[in-house]
Amino acid sequence: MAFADSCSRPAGASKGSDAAEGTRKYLLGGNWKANGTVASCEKIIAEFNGAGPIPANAEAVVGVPFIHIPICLQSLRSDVEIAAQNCSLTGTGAYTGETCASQLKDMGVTWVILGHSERREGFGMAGEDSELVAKKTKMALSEGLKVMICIGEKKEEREAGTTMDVCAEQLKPCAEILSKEDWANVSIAYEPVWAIGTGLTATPEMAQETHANIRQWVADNVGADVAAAVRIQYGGSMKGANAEGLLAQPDIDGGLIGGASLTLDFFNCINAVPSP
Ligand SMILES: O=C[C@H](O)COP(=O)(O)O
Repeated sequence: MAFADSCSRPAGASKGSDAAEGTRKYLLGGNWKANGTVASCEKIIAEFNGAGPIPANAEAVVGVPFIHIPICLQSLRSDVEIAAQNCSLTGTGAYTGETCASQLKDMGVTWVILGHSERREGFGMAGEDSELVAKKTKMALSEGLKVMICIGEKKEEREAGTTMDVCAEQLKPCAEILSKEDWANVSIAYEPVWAIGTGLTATPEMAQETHANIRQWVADNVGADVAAAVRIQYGGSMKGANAEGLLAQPDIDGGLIGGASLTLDFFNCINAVPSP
């Protein structure tokens, strides 16, 4: 039996972060990207605050722009954690324009999203490579932040059959520099680039296959214990209407949700986690 088969849980089973119990708690992350005004933040915060409870077998976190972190920390319900969408590789000091992990931690931020495909691409500037993402991950973890590491293939890479090669290349520098203790505070967000913001979602079966392969890769290259415990979120046009099918898959431990997290539909995704 492949490792991923042996540590996957039956659809609908409870997940938690306690690998010894064979459970992983669902992690539903939102990513607001560079969207929002103070007024729109206040509106969505009020909507989230009025939404129902978060299921006991799920955790929720929203990645908000740096400038909106204070209002979210002040006003957003306390059971939704706050993530930054990036942090610098530097500590504090003469690094104009950077925001470092220790400053985020000091402010009350608990998570950071690193290696998002948009940052890897660079939007017209030099993009971030996997070595930089790994170094930033190590820095963030050392400052006490938890990290969602984003990986995923482009359309042409999937068509060429190299999806897992790409994911492995992106994870390799992390496997080289993170300790097993570090991995306890890491979640892998598998986001096929062709599905981000396009309305094209990987089918549950397609996503499950890649998630299982990623878990197997972690087992082979980091350790079976880490592979059993690490959460692997799916990202790419996830929304309330398709979340249930994705989250029912044995190796899909949550989502990283872009557009839908800017609306109350984020809570439809949260509420789509299978019952314990
Ligand atoms: O980080 C989130 C992903 O980029 C997914 O974005 P999306 O849900 O708008 O496709």
